[in-house]
Amino acid sequence: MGSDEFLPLFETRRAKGRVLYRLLVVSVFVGICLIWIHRVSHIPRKGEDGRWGWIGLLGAELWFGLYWLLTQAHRWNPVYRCTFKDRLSQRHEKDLPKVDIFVCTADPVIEPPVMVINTILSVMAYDYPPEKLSVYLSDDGGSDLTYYALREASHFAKHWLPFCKKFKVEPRSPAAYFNSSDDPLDANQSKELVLIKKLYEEMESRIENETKLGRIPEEAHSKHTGFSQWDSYSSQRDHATILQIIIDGRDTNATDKDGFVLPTLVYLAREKRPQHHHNFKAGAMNALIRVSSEISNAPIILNVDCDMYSNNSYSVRDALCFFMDEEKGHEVAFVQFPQNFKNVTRNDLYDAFLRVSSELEFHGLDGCGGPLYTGTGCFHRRDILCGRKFSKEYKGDWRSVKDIKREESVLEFEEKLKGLASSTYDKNTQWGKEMGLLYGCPVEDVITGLSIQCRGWKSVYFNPLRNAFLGVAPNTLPDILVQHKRWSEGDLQIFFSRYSPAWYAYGKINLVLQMGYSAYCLWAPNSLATLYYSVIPSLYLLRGIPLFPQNSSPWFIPFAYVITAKHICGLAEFLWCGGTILGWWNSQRMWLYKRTSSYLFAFMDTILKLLGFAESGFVISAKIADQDVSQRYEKEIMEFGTSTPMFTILSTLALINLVCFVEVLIEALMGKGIMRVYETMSLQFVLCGILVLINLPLYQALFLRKDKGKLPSSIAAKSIVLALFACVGFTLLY
Ligand SMILES: O=c1ccn([C@@H]2O[C@H](COP(=O)(O)OP(=O)(O)O[C@H]3O[C@H](CO)[C@@H](O)[C@H](O)[C@H]3O)[C@@H](O)[C@H]2O)c(=O)[nH]1
Ligand SMILES: [Mn+2]
Repeated sequence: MGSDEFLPLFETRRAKGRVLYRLLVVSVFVGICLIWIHRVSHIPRKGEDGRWGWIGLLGAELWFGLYWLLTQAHRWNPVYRCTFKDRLSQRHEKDLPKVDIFVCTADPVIEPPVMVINTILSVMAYDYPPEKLSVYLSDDGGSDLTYYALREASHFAKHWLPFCKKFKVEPRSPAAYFNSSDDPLDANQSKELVLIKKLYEEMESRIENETKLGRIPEEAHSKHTGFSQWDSYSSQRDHATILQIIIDGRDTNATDKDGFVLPTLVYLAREKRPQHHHNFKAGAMNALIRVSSEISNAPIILNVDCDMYSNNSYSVRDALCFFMDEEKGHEVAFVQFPQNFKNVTRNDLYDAFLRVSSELEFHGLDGCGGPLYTGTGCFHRRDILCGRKFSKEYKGDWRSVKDIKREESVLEFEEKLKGLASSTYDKNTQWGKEMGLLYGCPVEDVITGLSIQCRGWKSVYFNPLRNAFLGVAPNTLPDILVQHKRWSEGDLQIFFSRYSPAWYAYGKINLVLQMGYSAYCLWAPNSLATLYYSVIPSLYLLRGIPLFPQNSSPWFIPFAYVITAKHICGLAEFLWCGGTILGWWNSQRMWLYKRTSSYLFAFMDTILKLLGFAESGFVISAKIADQDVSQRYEKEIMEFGTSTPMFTILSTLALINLVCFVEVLIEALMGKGIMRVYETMSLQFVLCGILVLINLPLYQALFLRKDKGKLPSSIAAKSIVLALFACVGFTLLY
């Protein structure tokens, strides 16, 4: 203690040198206004060619312009944070708060137990007093295989944790550590490494064998307790609560091989019954909040998905620097770390990294009230997550949290707690409404974070140099499109929900943050304007009707300027965030594909849901892939493979543009002359040409590829018919 008592535990810096950027934004906005003016003042008269096409473009451009404003507002003022962990330990090492870590898994096939336990081991091994850590696994798959793996992990932890501490290894997911080619080791460490690696591989092969067999051998039943809980189990969707305190923090015998205490480890599969809605991950998290409140009741909760291991053993301490800061800590409800991915290839074919979001946009949101809660890699205060409203007097009262007394045996205790995870526990209660994670939305995380911020709290975005968490991003096109459908659908539901960032949040959070939330929540409606823009101008091109100003007109300038400036700025941002040029090009393709498929379906489903015709689900993202799929992924070849209506739309659009482009090119070369097309319709022609260029991988997948990742021939047939129908129909009927 002493003189540094009042030094802050974290620091916030505003980004410098934004002048150029701001000038650019203002100039682009002027350009957009000029485009609007031109559109409104030049609408073709009744009976003139192109009237409806023109009016539609006016609508699309109005939307794009306004939406662009939403996306720019928070970019104005990004902030960057840094923490002082040494001050934290000087001042608080003795009274560090307890931390509960919640890991969610939902299906032993999609989310292999070996992956799950690597995540578990990585968080058990945090650089933090183990008696203060408790790790909970929620298994919505209710799988004895996952349970078996967790049991195995608890034994392996006795060797792994001391190894990590002794050699300060990073990362602390064993699989990731053994795969990383880190610095050369000293003799002692390499000797121990060989031993621990062998232990790990033996465990891994036991678990994988069991997984392959699909059942637990008799021998394991006798070795580990708890399997009897599966005796009454009938299916993933129909079983009683299964709860096991695998490592009990109070048990003085529960130590690692060097005699040090281990973190508490708990397995929970909440009760599932087909007649009750289980509310997906939100339901799982709330069951964990309740159960953990009786076991460890830590004031801080970390939530990680099972596909995202801790890559930085200091993250708990980083997060605490925000919560425990004497001056500003009491305002902070949650600390969100970026979602980074370890399986993304160099040019990020599917733009899965969401680079610009995590390196720029979230810093911007942090500058005006705090980032969204994105479901994983996020530290919460328990009482705020459970509904506490903001008050200036609030102080994090972790030091007063008393140990829970427990008289009964572990077995009796577990029995007592099971009721907290029953499938009817939260019916007609405030759970899912005011308490815990909110129900009824496929992006439970974003809506929960928003509701917390609307209660007056702030959040913090912390993006450390060494990534805090590394996860698995979907690695096929259908997977990523389905994931984005879930996200955009959930986000749009938020927009129309009682927590809408547009009206409910008004006056409760910063206006810029309101705009930022709205930009995310309005992903889905973008589909309409994008669809229009990517089809109609091309079809009009086919008919020779211009919809944009001629080159010689002064109105040409704002169009050319806005398009160029916006894209150059986008490219610069992308590169600045660590991407490559090809990566940017790929992200442009994904921009188009997501908008014309995922967002379109999300939009339609949201409307159906609002009208009461549909229920939204939660399709769990794939975490593993066949070998040849993975090989193509490594080579950055687009993976289509399956037949989905999304692909019919994508390839129809691509073919319409191809037909229009080729047709106009032929006409220009043979008939009218290139100069005429150039003079009257250059923008339209360039637009169509870029659409063709960006779709090159799709044409390949339609016509040239032979591998399993190509577009199925049924899709090819359907889309050829549809595209011809559209082109011929438009030329004849217009
Ligand atoms: O009924 C369910 C469904 C899912 N999960 C878990 O939820 C997590 C996220 O599921 P995943 O399929 O990996 O979806 P992602 O799109 O990768 O997840 C992002 O988006 C979700 C909201 O749509 C958030 O919940 C996640 O935290 C966020 O990482 C996983 O750990 C699942 O095990 C459950 O526990 N129960
Ligand atoms: Mn995931």
